[in-house]
Amino acid sequence: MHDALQDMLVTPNEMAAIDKDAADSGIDSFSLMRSAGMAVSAAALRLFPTASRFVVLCGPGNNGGDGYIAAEALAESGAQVALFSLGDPSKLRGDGAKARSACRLAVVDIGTYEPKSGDVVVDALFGAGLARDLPNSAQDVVRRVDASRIPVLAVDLPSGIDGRTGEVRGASFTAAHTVTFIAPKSGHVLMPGRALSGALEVFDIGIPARLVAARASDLRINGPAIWKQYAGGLEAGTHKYKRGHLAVLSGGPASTGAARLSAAVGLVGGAGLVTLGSPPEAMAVNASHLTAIMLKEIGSAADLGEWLQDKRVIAFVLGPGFGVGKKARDFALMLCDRALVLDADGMSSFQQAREELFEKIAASGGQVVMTPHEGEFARLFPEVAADASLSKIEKAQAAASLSHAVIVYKGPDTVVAAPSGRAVVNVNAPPWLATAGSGDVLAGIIGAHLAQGFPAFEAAAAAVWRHGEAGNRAGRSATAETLAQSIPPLT
Ligand SMILES: NC(=O)C1=CN([C@@H]2O[C@H](COP(=O)(O)OP(=O)(O)OC[C@H]3O[C@@H](n4cnc5c(N)ncnc54)[C@H](OP(=O)(O)O)[C@@H]3O)[C@@H](O)[C@H]2O)[C@H](O)CC1
Ligand SMILES: [K+]
Repeated sequence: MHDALQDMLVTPNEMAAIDKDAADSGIDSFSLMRSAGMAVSAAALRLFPTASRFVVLCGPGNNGGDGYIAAEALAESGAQVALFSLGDPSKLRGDGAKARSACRLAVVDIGTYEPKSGDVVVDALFGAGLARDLPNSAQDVVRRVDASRIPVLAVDLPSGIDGRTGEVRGASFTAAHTVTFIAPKSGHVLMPGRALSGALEVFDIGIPARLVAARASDLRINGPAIWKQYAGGLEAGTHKYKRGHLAVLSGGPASTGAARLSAAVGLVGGAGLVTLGSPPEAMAVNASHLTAIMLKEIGSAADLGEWLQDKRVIAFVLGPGFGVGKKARDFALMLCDRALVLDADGMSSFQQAREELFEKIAASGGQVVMTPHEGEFARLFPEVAADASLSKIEKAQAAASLSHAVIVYKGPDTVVAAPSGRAVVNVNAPPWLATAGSGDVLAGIIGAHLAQGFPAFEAAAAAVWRHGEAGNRAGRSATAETLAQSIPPLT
C-alpha cells in the first residue's frame, strides 16, 4: 500500500466520493472492480487451499459485482464454485451487470443455499453501500452459515456491518478474513465491526493516493506515526526537569491507591519527576508507600495556587480516587490553563456543572485531556451519547468540540478526538485491558507525555497505544500493577 495511505481511515461516503473522482479523472471503474474481484479470488485460494467448494454469495450492487468477478476467477483456477444471488441478477446495473455477464457460472437464488462441510463462503452481498438492515432472506443465510461454522471471506465488509459506524444492521456474517480496497473503513475498526471482520487485508486496486488523500478527513488508525515527532530520543544533556515534572493529586486517606498508581506510571511513562499532591490527612499513608515519587501537602485551593507558581510543574493528573465534589471542581478549574488530564472523579464532578468547565477550558487555552469510559461519557455528554445516528468516532468528535478538550473515549475501540475534528481509533488493546486500575495507568501515561511537552492530542494517542501494548505484554492475567511494569518505551 502507498505510504501516505498507511493508517488512513475513510467513511463509505468518502469512499464513494473517491470512486467518483477516480471515474472523473478517466480511470475505468470496471477495471477497479476487476482488480477488486481478482484480489478476493487470490485471497480465497491463498487462505483456504483445502476448501472443497467456494460458495460465492452476490448482492444487488457493486459488492455483488466483485463477487461475480471473484467467482469467475476461482472457477478459472480450477476450484469448485457455487454461485448464489440475492435478488434477480438480471436487475444488476452498470459494472455489476458487466461483471455478471463476464461470469460463466449459473446462478441460483440465495434461499436455496444449504451450507455443507468443506464450503468456504465468499460474502459479496453488501459492502459500503449497505443502507438499511439486511433483508430477511440475507439474515436467514447469515444464521445458517453461522450455525454451520463454515469460514467466511468477506468482500469489503462482512455483510450486515455498517461501514461508517461498525454497528450490525439486523445481522452480520462473522468473517475469518476481510479483503477491503484502498483504505480501511471506520466500520472495520469500531466495535463490533472490528471483531466481525476477522483479519483485515487492504488491497490497492489502483486509485491514485492523491485522490484518496484529497477526500479523506483527518482520521487515522492510532500508531507511532501519529506522535513520533515528539517522542525523539532523550538528548545527551537532559536532566530530570527537562523530561518534565508531573503532579498527581491524591484523594483522602481511604482512597489514595489510584493516584499513587497514576504517579508511579508517570515515572515509568517518562516524566522526569513526579510529585503526589496529598491532602494533609492522607500524608502519612501516602508517605509510607512512596519512594521515587515526591510528596507535597496540597489540602486547599490556596495550597494549589501557591504550587502553581512553580512553572516547572508542567502537567497534572486530577481524578483517580480524588472524590467527586466541589474540591475537584475548584482544583480542575485552576488547572485548565496548564496541561491537565481530567479523569474519573475529576470529570464526574462536573456532571451538573459542565458549562463552567467547558468555558474555562476554552478561555484558558491549556492542554486538557478528558478520559471518559462509556458511562462517564453518557453522564457528561448525554445528548451526544443518546444520538444513535452517530458513530463512536463522531461522538468523540462532538464531545471534543463541545468541551474544547481532547477526548479519549475509552473502550475496546478507544477513540481520541481533538476539538478540530482530528481523530484516531486505537486497535491494539487486548480485551483483558479492562481491569481494575487500568484507567489510572492510562491517566498516568498521558500525564507523563504532557509533562514531556507533547501536545494534548499526541500525548493521549501515544498513551492509549502504549497502554494497549502494555496489555499485550502483561498477558491475560494482567493487573494494574503488571500493566504498569509492562509499558514499552516510547517509539
Ligand atoms: N473503490 C472501491 O472501493 C471499489 C469498491 N467496489 C465495490 O463496490 C461496493 C460498493 O458498491 P455499492 O453498489 O455502492 O454498494 P453495495 O453493493 O454494498 O450495495 C448497494 C446495493 O444494495 C442495495 N441495498 C443496500 N442496502 C440494502 C439492504 N439493506 N437491503 C436490500 N438492498 C440494499 C442498494 O439498493 P438501494 O435500493 O439502497 O439503492 C444497492 O442496489 C464496495 O463495497 C466494493 O465491494 C468496486 O467493485 C470497485 C471499486
Ligand atoms: K460483503
